[in-house]
Amino acid sequence: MNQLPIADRRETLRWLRGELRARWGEAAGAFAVGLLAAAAGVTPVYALGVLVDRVRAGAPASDIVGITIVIVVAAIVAGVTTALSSYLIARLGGRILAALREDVVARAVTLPATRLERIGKGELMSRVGPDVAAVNKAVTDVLPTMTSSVLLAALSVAAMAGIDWRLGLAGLVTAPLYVLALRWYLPRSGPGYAVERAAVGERSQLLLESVQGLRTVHAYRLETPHLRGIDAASARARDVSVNVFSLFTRFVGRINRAEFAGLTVIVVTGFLLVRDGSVTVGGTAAAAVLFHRLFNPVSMLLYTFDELQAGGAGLARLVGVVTIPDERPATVEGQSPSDSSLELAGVRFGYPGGPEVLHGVSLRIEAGQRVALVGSTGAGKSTLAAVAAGILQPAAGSAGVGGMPVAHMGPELLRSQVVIITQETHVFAGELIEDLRLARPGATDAEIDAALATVGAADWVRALPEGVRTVVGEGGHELTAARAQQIALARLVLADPAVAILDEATAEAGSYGARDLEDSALAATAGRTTLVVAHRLTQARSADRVVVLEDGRVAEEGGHDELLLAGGRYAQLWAAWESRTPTFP
Ligand SMILES: Nc1ncnc2c1ncn2[C@@H]1O[C@H](COP(=O)(O)OP(=O)(O)OP(=O)(O)O)[C@@H](O)[C@H]1O
Repeated sequence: MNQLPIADRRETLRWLRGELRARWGEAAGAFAVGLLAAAAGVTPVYALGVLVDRVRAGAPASDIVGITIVIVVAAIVAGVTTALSSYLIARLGGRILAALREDVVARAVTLPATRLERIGKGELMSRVGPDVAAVNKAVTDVLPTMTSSVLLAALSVAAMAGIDWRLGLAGLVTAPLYVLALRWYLPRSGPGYAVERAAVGERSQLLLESVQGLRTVHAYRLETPHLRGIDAASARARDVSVNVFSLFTRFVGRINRAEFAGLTVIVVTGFLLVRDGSVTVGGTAAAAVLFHRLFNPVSMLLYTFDELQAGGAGLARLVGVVTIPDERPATVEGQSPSDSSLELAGVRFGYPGGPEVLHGVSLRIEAGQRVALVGSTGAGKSTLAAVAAGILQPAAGSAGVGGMPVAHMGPELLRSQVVIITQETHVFAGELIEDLRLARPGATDAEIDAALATVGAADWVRALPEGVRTVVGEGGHELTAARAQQIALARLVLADPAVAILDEATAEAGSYGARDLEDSALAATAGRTTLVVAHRLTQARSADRVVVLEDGRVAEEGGHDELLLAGGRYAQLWAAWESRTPTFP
């Protein structure tokens, strides 16, 4: 499956119900205020009907003043509560969406590495980008209007039925006409908008290409064909836009017809009811005004329906991610690593759809030992490191710490046992100290300072504008690759795992920086069982043991000197390395 899943309607609704239940107080509050707003909105019209009857009956002026006061107060209450209910609904929706977005990211980063890779960054980014934007628009713009329109419509029809049940029924006559109009419009508008977007996109693309390739256009005298192309694309975009707009006006026409039919039915029903004496003139007038007042909110509701649909589709895509079952193992009860030795036994692994990369690799590192993994490019070193760290699950064989397979460790235990540092050390945007605390959330300032000192970063960190409080990463103080590596090593010290795996942790920097980093890496891993993927063979020389991996198999194993003497693959790699780097070490 190369895509993240999309939840179906039932799943999405179930999720939404769960969220609303979890925030039921807030949801009930927003609903109650909305209901009050709708009631306050209906009251003036109802009062107007009473006013008509009183005036017709020649009531004294004092009567009229009383009703006028009711109308004014109700209008003010309606204004205030409508604004408040919109705010409350948008806030509730915004909070749910924010939590959902966090859940999506949290769930996505815990997906198995191979699956994430297959899915691709673009797919994930589209979920947290455009999908969230679509839901956000629906939540902040559409949902408050929609809720107040629906409540107002419901209460208006109830009020009409309260005047006389036949008037209520007459008010409902339009409902199927609205539904028909929507069912006509929606299947046409979606594809229509898509074609419009594509045509506009094509026009922009052509314009951009012509501007970017201006020199080429001039050089080959391509002005006329290019202008013709832009003309044609513009004409297409214009025609499509006109089509889409005329579709919309036809939709509006259908809505107007529904309104006309509804109002006619109400007035005729009212006339008949007044004639037979069951309803007063004021009652009929109130029913007609109540209905007429719904034109605007109901039209808004219908016009924004496709945005609501887009929001719903976005929501289904987000819920699809959070409801992916968490397949990470839970810690097997009663098991715990007996020591900090690392053992890989008969590990076989191939990336999905590709050939086998590791063909049964076995390797044991005693507690506290340091082993360097060397080999040519593509031998499988990084893959083996990722298997050892529990990031990749082997097809056969196992990786374990202190006799306990990493596959039996839950995320918490695994994090306390094995930490891997790869070349892609990301510095998260924010204060440096927060970046470090990712490794140990409760770390004190003193512990942070000690970790920085261990990796030799204390001096340059102190010299930053705000020390450890300096904002680093994107938009902040940019750290060099070597410094980012040192921060990663300081995080390793804070995480304090039994086993450290360094994959090319020092390969980034130039020779002299690399030597400093090697010292940092040695200090950070002192006392830990360590597996180093050594691209710089000086790292191999300082290790207790060297393992040479070739084509996914262990080719040689032993101490640096011993392997040099043996004159095998390692001796070749070492000779090549020395001839390449005459100035270092
Ligand atoms: N994410 C991936 N998806 C598919 N194939 C991969 C992936 N990563 C590595 N490979 C393939 O697996 C094989 C082993 O790669 P690996 O990166 O483990 O080797 P390496 O010894 O670490 O190489 P290098 O020294 O260049 O980092 C290579 O053939 C590589 O093309």
